[in-house]
Amino acid sequence: MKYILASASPRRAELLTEMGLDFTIMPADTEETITAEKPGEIVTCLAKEKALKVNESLVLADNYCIIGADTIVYYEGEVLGKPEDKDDATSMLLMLQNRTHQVYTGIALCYKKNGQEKLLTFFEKTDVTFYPVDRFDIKAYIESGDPLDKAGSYGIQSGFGKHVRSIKGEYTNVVGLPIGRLYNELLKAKLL
Ligand SMILES: Cc1cn([C@H]2C[C@H](O)[C@@H](COP(=O)(O)OP(=O)(O)OP(=O)(O)O)O2)c(=O)[nH]c1=O
Repeated sequence: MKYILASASPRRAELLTEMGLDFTIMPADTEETITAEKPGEIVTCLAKEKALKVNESLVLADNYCIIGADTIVYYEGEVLGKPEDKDDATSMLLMLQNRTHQVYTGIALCYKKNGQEKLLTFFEKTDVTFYPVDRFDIKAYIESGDPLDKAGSYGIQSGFGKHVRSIKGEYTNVVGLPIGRLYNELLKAKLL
């Protein structure tokens, strides 16, 4: 089986390597327009779009599995993607500090095995609670530039982890790829 990661995220590539998979990277160029309402549906739809986009351009005939993923932060009905600018990042972090929010990552596996093409989607949710974080700490973190390419404007693995009071669910789900769930779904679908 040939595995293809339909993502430009270096974190996802690292996590997939950690999972022990040999794979090729083919980032998907999609608009990421939200059409669904529920957070789980939003991330699975966006992950599906990414996997299908790469599938369109693929020349492989059989025995391949494309992995698409999408991550959002969700707080009280509001979907937080990547920030537009520093001000946007500031308001997101001020809103998230001292509270509990959810991180959703959707995965889409678009695969072809024994001549049969299939699509499998699922998502994972992780609750993250932050300690109170003051404006100065938030400003300093934003000035580091780290939040700009991350959903919810923070990296739990890269600078904002020190503000985490508790987490319920898979840690790697917050970083962008829930490798425990992914590994077990691949096993179940006999794709390993
Ligand atoms: C909350 C959180 C998000 N993130 C990242 C994971 C994702 O890379 C990013 C959310 O954006 P995504 O649109 O899910 O992914 P991406 O644009 O980085 O990559 P691609 O679309 O090509 O697959 O935020 C962290 O790295 N750490 C965190 O703690």
